[in-house]
Amino acid sequence: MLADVSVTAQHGPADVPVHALTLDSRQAALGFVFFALRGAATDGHQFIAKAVEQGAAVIVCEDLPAALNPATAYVQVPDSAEAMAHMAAAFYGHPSRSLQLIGVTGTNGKTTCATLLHKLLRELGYHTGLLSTVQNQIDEQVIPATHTTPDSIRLNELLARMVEAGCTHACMEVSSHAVVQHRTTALRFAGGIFTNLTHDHLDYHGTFDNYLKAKKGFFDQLPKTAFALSNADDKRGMVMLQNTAARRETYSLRSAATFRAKLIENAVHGLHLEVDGHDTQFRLIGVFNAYNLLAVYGAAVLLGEEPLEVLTVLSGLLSAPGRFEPVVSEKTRVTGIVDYAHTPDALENVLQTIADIRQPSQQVITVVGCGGNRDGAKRPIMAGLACQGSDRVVLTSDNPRFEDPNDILQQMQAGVKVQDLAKVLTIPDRREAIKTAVALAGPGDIVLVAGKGHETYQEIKGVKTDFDDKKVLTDMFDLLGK
Ligand SMILES: CC(=O)N[C@H]1[C@@H](OP(=O)(O)OP(=O)(O)OC[C@H]2O[C@@H](n3ccc(=O)[nH]c3=O)[C@H](O)[C@@H]2O)O[C@H](CO)[C@@H](O)[C@@H]1O[C@H](C)C(=O)N[C@@H](C)C(=O)N[C@H](CCC(=O)O)C(=O)O
Ligand SMILES: Nc1ncnc2c1ncn2[C@@H]1O[C@H](COP(=O)(O)OP(=O)(O)OP(=O)(O)O)[C@@H](O)[C@H]1O
Ligand SMILES: N[C@H](CCC[C@H](N)C(=O)O)C(=O)O
Ligand SMILES: [Mg+2]
Repeated sequence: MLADVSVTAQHGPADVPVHALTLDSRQAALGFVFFALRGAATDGHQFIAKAVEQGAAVIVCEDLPAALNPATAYVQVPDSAEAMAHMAAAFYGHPSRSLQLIGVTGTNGKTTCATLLHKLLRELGYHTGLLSTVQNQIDEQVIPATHTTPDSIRLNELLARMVEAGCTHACMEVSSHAVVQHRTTALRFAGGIFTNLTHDHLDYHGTFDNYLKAKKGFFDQLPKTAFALSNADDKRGMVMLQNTAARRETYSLRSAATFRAKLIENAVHGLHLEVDGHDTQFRLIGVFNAYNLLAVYGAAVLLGEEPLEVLTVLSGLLSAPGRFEPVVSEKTRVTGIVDYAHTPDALENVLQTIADIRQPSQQVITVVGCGGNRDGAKRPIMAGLACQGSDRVVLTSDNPRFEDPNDILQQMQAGVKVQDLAKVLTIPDRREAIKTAVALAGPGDIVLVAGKGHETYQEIKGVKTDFDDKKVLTDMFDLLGK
């Protein structure tokens, strides 16, 4: 298991049998390997004695404890997270090497691309796995997801289950947190897709440059057998390809690229594109989805699939749950749109899409909030963008977590221009906010509920209570007779 791991020192018994791995001392038991990781909130090294007491057979750590237990093996390494990634891959038999594993990175569009590629490969007849923000899947079997990219132990375990189930392919999202925390180190990817890079997670990465480096780190680690497929129309698209050993490929709606598409129409019933010369009608809406579709098409072709067959299947696919999902009222035909836009760029794109497809008579009413204990810098920007693209705006809460919702809302309000003040309401209770937006909507109007998408909870002070934007919208249509 220690192959590929750079080891500083080893103490205690060698070749101890182990039957499970954990990064949490609370899970440690007889025969476990416990990895002591330095986290954002605490340091796993503090819990080594606890893990030993509970029977852990091996401790992997960066600093050895002062007193060593003679029956326990200690492996000292320069980076516990990196060692954990290599050991987890080895423990589960390197499942990524038995799969065509495709990773999607970028600020927005990861879930959409990974989910579309999963659906496409399924329809082409392959047993395929999916690891995404919304859910993990082995073919059609759903396994709930807690992270966009799980930690390396869980990740390799899930990939091993996919191999066991006969999967030949797997599609996964690679978050910037995952790259920095070595969650995907030691996986063998067959391909990587880059969607775009805009403002997000600056609370975690500190600077935009560090955020870029994290995303690029994924491409830098791709092997030369893989393809690196990048968005040539994104400002950072070419930088992503600079230091990769993988085959460099691009997609574009605007310039020369390996895969090209021309936007013919972006309408309420879907996108009409010319892809590599083939006229195709898709069910997804919005220019940003033209990029997602083109990226998925390119990846499938690079995997060896037949272009026309790929386009035929893609043309019939619907988007991922909570991504530009319509909820239409029966009586007055108010169109609710539930979308996971929780970054400035995503919100701007979604509002632009609505602007592209709306009739002049339709008002746009946007309900939006920003997450607590997450990047605060995006709060005023998102409120400003909501005002710019909507006739009315209701600012509200989106998972305040451990922050005071009123503080978050005040920071959002700071982004509202004086001339827009009259169109903005602030209602901290999200249900009340959606109710008010629906009440404001006249026949045929559009109510965009942004930020939570597929989420089915509202997280307040560590407690998650049921909350589903789609369900609340439907309930409000019923309640208000819309
Ligand atoms: C900021 C962040 O990424 N946090 C992740 C990180 O936790 P952490 O660094 O805070 O851990 P910590 O609490 O400081 O603890 C350090 C270590 O001590 C251990 N510990 C702690 C207590 C104890 O009693 N015993 C013990 O052993 C912990 O298990 C941990 O290994 O490592 C944990 C284990 O892998 C993750 O579950 C955790 O994700 C938290 C829940 C989280 O919210 N992460 C988000 C920000 C995240 O990862 N998001 C990305 C991107 C989202 C997107 O798509 O935009 C994602 O991939 O999901
Ligand atoms: N290619 C794209 N470019 C810009 N915005 C997009 C793109 N694709 C989707 N979006 C917008 O971003 C939102 C999130 O999309 P998606 O869930 O696919 O992204 P993600 O990268 O997986 O996000 P997360 O980091 O939260 O996992 C969508 O609801 C939509 O508003
Ligand atoms: N994966 C992202 C999703 C944010 C979604 C939004 N609803 C929020 O809670 O901020 C995160 O954890 O930062
Ligand atoms: Mg995602």
